[in-house]
Amino acid sequence: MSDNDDTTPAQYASPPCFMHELDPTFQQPLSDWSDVRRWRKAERERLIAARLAISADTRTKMAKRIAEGLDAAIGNVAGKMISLYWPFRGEPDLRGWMESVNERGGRTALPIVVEKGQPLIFRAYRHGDRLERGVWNIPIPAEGDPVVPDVVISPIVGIDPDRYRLGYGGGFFDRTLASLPRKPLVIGIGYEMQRIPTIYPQPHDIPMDVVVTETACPA
Ligand SMILES: Nc1nc2c(c(=O)[nH]1)N(C=O)[C@@H](CNc1ccc(C(=O)N[C@@H](CCC(=O)O)C(=O)O)cc1)CN2
Ligand SMILES: Nc1ncnc2c1ncn2[C@@H]1O[C@H](COP(=O)(O)OP(=O)(O)OP(=O)(O)O)[C@@H](O)[C@H]1O
Repeated sequence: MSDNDDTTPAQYASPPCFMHELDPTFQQPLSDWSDVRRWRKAERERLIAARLAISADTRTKMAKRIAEGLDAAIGNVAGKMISLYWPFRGEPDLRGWMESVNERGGRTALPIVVEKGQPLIFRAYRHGDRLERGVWNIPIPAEGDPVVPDVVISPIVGIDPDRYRLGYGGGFFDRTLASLPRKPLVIGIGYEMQRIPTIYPQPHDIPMDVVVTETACPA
């Protein structure tokens, strides 16, 4: 049987798909937003479950290191309006540090979901102020005019080497950062285990300026 006998299938040295011969780091990029969205949903679930599997004691120790990293990244907090968050789903609990900012002459705020698909607003909050339940039952300051933060501290679900953040999927921080009247210093907060090779950044994703985890040097 000859190679040019067109009644039989052609013989190849390799199968027609060479993908398996390529370096495993060269993967087909997820180019379709619906694929990226599906991938992000699964990755969020994996990362949140992994975070919740860390003991509360270990999380507390890591939050202390993160608070030190925040001081290093921000410097003097006096006169600054710093937005934080009310921790849930295993996020680092920085409420002690939040109070220390107020004791050092800074001010703090919490984010409020006004409506799905809209930017967050921020209201000043410190320990003792009245809270009420907001969307998803997250506590929010009960009163006060919106404030504009100088520093936005954003809890991450995942983070990639270009400091693109994976959040809970509402797009709230991206919309908020895109809409603020002046650009704040944006700090992503999380644990080292939340670092991932890529989040497949999309045009709407806005990278963090700094990432602070429990390791010593902010990067
Ligand atoms: N502690 C904390 N507070 C925060 C945030 C945060 O990341 N951490 N946010 C930062 O943005 C805002 C709340 N963002 C959230 C976004 C989505 C879901 C959520 O549960 N989403 C649904 C599915 C989302 C959808 O597809 O519509 C879910 O997971 O079941 C919760 C909070 C404001 N407050
Ligand atoms: N500036 C924006 N304008 C309009 N839509 C936006 C904007 N930013 C994000 N979105 C939309 O929000 C949705 C969720 O985005 P994404 O997956 O990036 O959320 P996330 O960053 O994980 O969530 P979150 O910030 O709430 O924690 C997407 O459909 C995205 O198109």
